[in-house]
Amino acid sequence: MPDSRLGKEVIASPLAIQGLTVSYDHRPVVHSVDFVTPPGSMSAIIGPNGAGKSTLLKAALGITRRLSGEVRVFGRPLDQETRHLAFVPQRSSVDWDFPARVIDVVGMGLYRDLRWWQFGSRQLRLRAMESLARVGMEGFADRQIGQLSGGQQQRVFLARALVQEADLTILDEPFAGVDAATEAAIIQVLKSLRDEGRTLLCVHHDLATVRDYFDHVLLMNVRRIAAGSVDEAFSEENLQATYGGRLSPVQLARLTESPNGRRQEEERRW
Ligand SMILES: Nc1ncnc2c1ncn2[C@@H]1O[C@H](COP(=O)(O)OP(=O)(O)OP(=O)(O)O)[C@@H](O)[C@H]1O
Repeated sequence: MPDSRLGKEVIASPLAIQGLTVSYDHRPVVHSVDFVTPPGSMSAIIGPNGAGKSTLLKAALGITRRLSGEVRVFGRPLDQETRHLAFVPQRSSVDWDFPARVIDVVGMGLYRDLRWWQFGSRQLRLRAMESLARVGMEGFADRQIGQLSGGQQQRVFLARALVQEADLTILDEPFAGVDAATEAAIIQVLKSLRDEGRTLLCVHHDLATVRDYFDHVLLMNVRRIAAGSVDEAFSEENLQATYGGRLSPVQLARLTESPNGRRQEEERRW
């Protein structure tokens, strides 16, 4: 049962992070960060290199130890709610030389829900194949994972998350090192999950696509700078504060102008 003392926003939220602090070698790399993802939203965590984005995710998922703070998944402590949660790690953090076939990696997404006698069953293979088809990788099912390109590896990891049918999927830089076609394919799958009412949270680096891809955003640099809807929080002022004044006025204006403003400007030039 969710704790009745919690606020309504925290209970309803797929992921509610409160006062999260993580230290490495006595140095806080994430300091007292609050963030609440609205249900059915697609949120980005943005900030410069070393801002603590991956650490925040790993601490929220219990992979890295937190010094203080609270994490609730659908209003419950993390260890009680992992069935609703899927995680796609950074591709570079995975040992791709590990001898495993694509179909096995995708099937691993289901192991938590299965009894031992169901491992290797036809039904499991069917579900894994459906997820692979959704990311255009059904032709690679029996390939060793070490023999895939970077973009193909990323799609396989997304298929592994899809097979779990999680209500909350957390992805650490899903577009890192993939080509434009793969990025378009991945974003299409993520948006279709959001349209089904599921919640997605991504660490994201490309500021130019934040407005197109996401509806909510957390801007952080060790501390939380701002969070909220992209329209409100993704502002020149907040970006300047997050990136320490390293973005030029032209970059800032381009990034933060609304699509309507851009259209009007293009029409004016014509
Ligand atoms: N295991 C670790 N031990 C010590 N320091 C670490 C460890 N992992 C990360 N750090 C440090 O913590 C800080 C935050 O790292 P983190 O990877 O969370 O940042 P990030 O915002 O995800 O960066 P990037 O955009 O470069 O991926 C960095 O200064 C990093 O050097």
